[in-house]
Amino acid sequence: MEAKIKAFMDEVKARNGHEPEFIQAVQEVAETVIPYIAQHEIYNGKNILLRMVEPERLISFRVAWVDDDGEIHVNRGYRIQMNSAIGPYKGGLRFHPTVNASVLKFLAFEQVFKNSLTTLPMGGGKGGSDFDPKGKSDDEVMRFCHAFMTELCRHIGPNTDVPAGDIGVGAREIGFLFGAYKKIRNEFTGVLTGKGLSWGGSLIRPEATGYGTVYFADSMLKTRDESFEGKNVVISGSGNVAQYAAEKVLHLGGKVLTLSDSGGYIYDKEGIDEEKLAWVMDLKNNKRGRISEYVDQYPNAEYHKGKAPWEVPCDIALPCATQNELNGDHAKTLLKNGCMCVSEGANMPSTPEAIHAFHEARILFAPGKASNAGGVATSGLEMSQNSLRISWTRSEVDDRLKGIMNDIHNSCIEYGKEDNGYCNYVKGANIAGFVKVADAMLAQGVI
Ligand SMILES: NC(=O)C1=CN([C@@H]2O[C@H](COP(=O)(O)OP(=O)(O)OC[C@H]3O[C@@H](n4cnc5c(N)ncnc54)[C@H](OP(=O)(O)O)[C@@H]3O)[C@@H](O)[C@H]2O)C=CC1
Ligand SMILES: O=C(O)CCC(=O)C(=O)O
Repeated sequence: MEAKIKAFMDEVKARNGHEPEFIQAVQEVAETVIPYIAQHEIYNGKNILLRMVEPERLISFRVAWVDDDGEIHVNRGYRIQMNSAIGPYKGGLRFHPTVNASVLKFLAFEQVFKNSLTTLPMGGGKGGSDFDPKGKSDDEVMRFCHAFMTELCRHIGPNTDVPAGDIGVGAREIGFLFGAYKKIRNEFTGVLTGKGLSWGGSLIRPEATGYGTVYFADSMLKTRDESFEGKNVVISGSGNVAQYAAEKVLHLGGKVLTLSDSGGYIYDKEGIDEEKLAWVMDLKNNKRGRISEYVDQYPNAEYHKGKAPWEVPCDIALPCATQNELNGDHAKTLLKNGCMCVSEGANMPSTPEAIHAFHEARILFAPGKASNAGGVATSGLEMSQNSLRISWTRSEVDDRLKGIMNDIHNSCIEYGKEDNGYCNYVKGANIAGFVKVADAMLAQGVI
């Protein structure tokens, strides 16, 4: 089996060798899915995984825009349309200086499996730009978004490809992008998700990724007769996913000890309660400030510059910032301090060494493609509401989200439970996600 996996990866590396994040994401899937393919005659000899690692379409384009001083800037825009076997391409847009084809291909590839797991009919895609919204005025962000959509609008549509937010793309950016699409195409359609409530958005979409990550962790904890009640929880990031993960932890009786951004982390041993979290939301979403400012407001807390929060002893860790933010050494520290559960809110935040350490220690570990799928699932619910031209209530959407996260958990158990009773959620998510897409590809023939 190892030789088969190696031969497959050699072929992938020959084509994509200069794309480390993409290779990392494919390797993880290959290790779990290739043995499954070998045991299942219908998938054998069809090169399905080889077809799945090649984007159906990779669009790259110039985005020229003018700053407040009249200076012209040029950024690169992308949309990776990875796989449409089970529905229109669906996945977020990331605006961050580190964006390149490798990062977006890893995200688009993972999105295919994640969207398949949601039980909804969505293919996988991802896009974005190396544009950095940090430090830009609202007008500059608007001009950039309008310029970006001027090209992107040719490639997307409510039945073709439906983007949403990701790092650096929140409610403000989705508004500007939607405005440009509507103006250029002269149509009001559900072409983006994460929209404002008064113009086609869904209740619970802002909360969904963070809430879903905690719902998934709660399902895992239940398998060991555990819960969030009274648990110490360490969270990284302080953006959309981290904020609502923290909120749901508080609803379930846990204590949130940390939040972070790319500058460092804050540790509040008294706990970040609802009032403090509301202050962080205002700091991050309105004032667009830095998490270090927390200690000015709450002087009993500590700020650890340039560090990640995994050194703080905890029961549960929720990485909610970015890829590869939790490495093998961090994992060892978490385990040494008694951490029993890691649920990924971010995409691929744990390195392969960290995942290996979690599996060796047999703790509960959920990969992002399963545990953070609540965001895109609720985007799918936004698409359904747009098609029906109705809006569901908060509790209707939240109940559906809970149901979907529970279904994903069950799928992971079905495909990931090992003979010794341990559930390998990575294996479960990869195989369950693969089967649905592979069956659709088989039915549609070689195209
Ligand atoms: N939004 C969604 O619905 C979904 C998001 N995700 C994933 O969740 C993660 C967070 O996304 P989201 O909350 O939406 O994004 P936001 O832009 O709202 O927040 C990102 C957070 O991560 C921090 N961060 C970014 N890069 C780094 C870095 N290199 N090192 C340390 N911290 C960093 C940011 O800090 P700073 O401000 O300093 O950059 C910020 O606190 C991403 O991996 C995303 O792909 C997954 C599923 C859905
Ligand atoms: O809601 C969406 O369509 C995108 C969510 C996303 O980008 C993700 O799941 O990583």
